[in-house]
Amino acid sequence: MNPSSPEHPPIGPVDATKVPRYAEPTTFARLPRLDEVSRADVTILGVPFDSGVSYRPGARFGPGHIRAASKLLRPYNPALEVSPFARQQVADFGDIGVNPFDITEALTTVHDAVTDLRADGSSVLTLGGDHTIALPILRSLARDHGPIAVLHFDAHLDTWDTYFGAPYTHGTPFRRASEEGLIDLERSQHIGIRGPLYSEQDLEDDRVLGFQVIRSDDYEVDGVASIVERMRRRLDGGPVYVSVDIDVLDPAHAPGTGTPEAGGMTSRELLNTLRGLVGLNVVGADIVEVAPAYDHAEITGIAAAHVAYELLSVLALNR
Ligand SMILES: N=C(N)NCCCC(=O)O
Ligand SMILES: [Zn+2]
Ligand SMILES: [Zn+2]
Repeated sequence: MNPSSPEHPPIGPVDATKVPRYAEPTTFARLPRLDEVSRADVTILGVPFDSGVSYRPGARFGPGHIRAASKLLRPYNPALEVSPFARQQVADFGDIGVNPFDITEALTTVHDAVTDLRADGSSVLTLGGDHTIALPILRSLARDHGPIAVLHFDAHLDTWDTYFGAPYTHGTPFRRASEEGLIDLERSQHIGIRGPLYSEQDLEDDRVLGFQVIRSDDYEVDGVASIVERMRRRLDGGPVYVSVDIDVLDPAHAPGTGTPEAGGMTSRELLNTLRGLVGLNVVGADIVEVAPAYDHAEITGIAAAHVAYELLSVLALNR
């Protein structure tokens, strides 16, 4: 059965006018589990891993928190004029079990899971987990696509070298990815960068590793439309991976995260920037660094759920 054929339309979310939203079981946006459909166009994958963090722990509980905060999402997205769950089959795989005591093994587990899920052509939207997990996902994608443009939303560069001599951490995934030849050095970009660095050299290193920087402050000066234009110019011409560290948002919009930095974007700016990806060749995405222990009133979980919803809408329109 092809779930997206006219005879078999995609299975959508549980109808909130018939079953209360707060009734279990919990999947992202109340969508079916992957084992309830024959195939998914987009698979949601939870990676409960936070052994790469340098400050507050807790992002291992991110996937469950984002799913719990996604129950109020509705089927139609008026901003993009699309029904993301009707134009494509989206299903939730659940979480994979990753070794919290062996980071190298954890990276292999994530790589293999993403590779398996993508084997039938499904796109994978990963819910983290800390930012370390972007590296094995990029390894998997680059095997099929070659060096790929990385669009990275974050307060932090995440192109640092090591922490305590450790190469695989949440502050280093994009340096490793660049060194391994996984990213397109002419088409990658950070958006939302701000806050203190270790030294001025961090920015120079980052440029050599292949990234262009759009700062959080640029939103104040240039506005969303002009940033979307710069983003599209940089990313055009090939596959794009979108990595959203929720700490790109101001702590007022996302308190539930491990390394918060003042002076960040609003959730409205982030959602509107993501909508600017329509028409670009987005081949995968993650949302990382949601740490529910520091969240209040599901603020961060809701923001992350809406980020996922906009990304799914973009994928639906690009289909
Ligand atoms: N990827 C995130 N969220 N943070 C990286 C911060 C690394 C540091 O402690 O300097
Ligand atoms: Zn960050
Ligand atoms: Zn990050």
